[in-house]
Amino acid sequence: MSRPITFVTGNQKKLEEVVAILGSTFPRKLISKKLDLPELQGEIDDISIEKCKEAARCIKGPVVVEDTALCFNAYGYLPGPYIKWFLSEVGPDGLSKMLDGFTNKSAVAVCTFAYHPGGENDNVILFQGRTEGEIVPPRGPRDFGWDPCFQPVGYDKTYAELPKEEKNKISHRYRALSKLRDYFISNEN
Ligand SMILES: O=P(O)(O)OP(=O)(O)OP(=O)(O)OC[C@H]1O[C@@H](n2cnc3c(O)ncnc32)[C@H](O)[C@@H]1O
Ligand SMILES: [Mg+2]
Repeated sequence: MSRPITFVTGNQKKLEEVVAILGSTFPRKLISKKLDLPELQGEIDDISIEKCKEAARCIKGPVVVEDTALCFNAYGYLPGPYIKWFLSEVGPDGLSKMLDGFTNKSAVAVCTFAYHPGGENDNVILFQGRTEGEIVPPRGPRDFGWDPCFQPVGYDKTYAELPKEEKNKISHRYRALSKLRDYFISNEN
């Protein structure tokens, strides 16, 4: 029997979505550990790889971490992986105001899961999901990050206004998790 995989995150809302999306369809036992890992600056993939190696060092076993970026096309893909700090300083209202004066309000939400099997010589494997959308003045509940100001393409509701089950069928996180699940179904059973 393979060892359980620890999902290391400091974000309860992420964890709730991961549990809701994977349900009982994930072939390995997944447990979670609340830990706010340090995050390197740089490209999305490198941030996820380093965050995952750090998690594997802390847990001393198989781990999964996730990093979420919100990229504004008018800003050459920034704030990207730095969205957490922008959000905590200016909130969803400020994020939408950042695009006042720009006609291009398009953005992409990028979710990157990183898996480390836990062995000393193991490499990190990445699984990425993207959802295109538009940054709008905030609408809907404010209980998860930038959800109120992200409206996915083809919808007239923001992530925050959509029922959870709807968001979880089209989200950046859902798309990344589908790849992660497929990997485990075909490689580890
Ligand atoms: O411990 P970790 O897993 O790193 O959790 P975190 O909260 O630090 O998360 P990130 O480093 O990935 O930073 C992403 C930021 O975007 C927010 N966020 C992540 N996923 C989101 C989603 O689906 N909808 C809205 N906001 C989201 C999250 O609250 C952070 O402020
Ligand atoms: Mg983080």
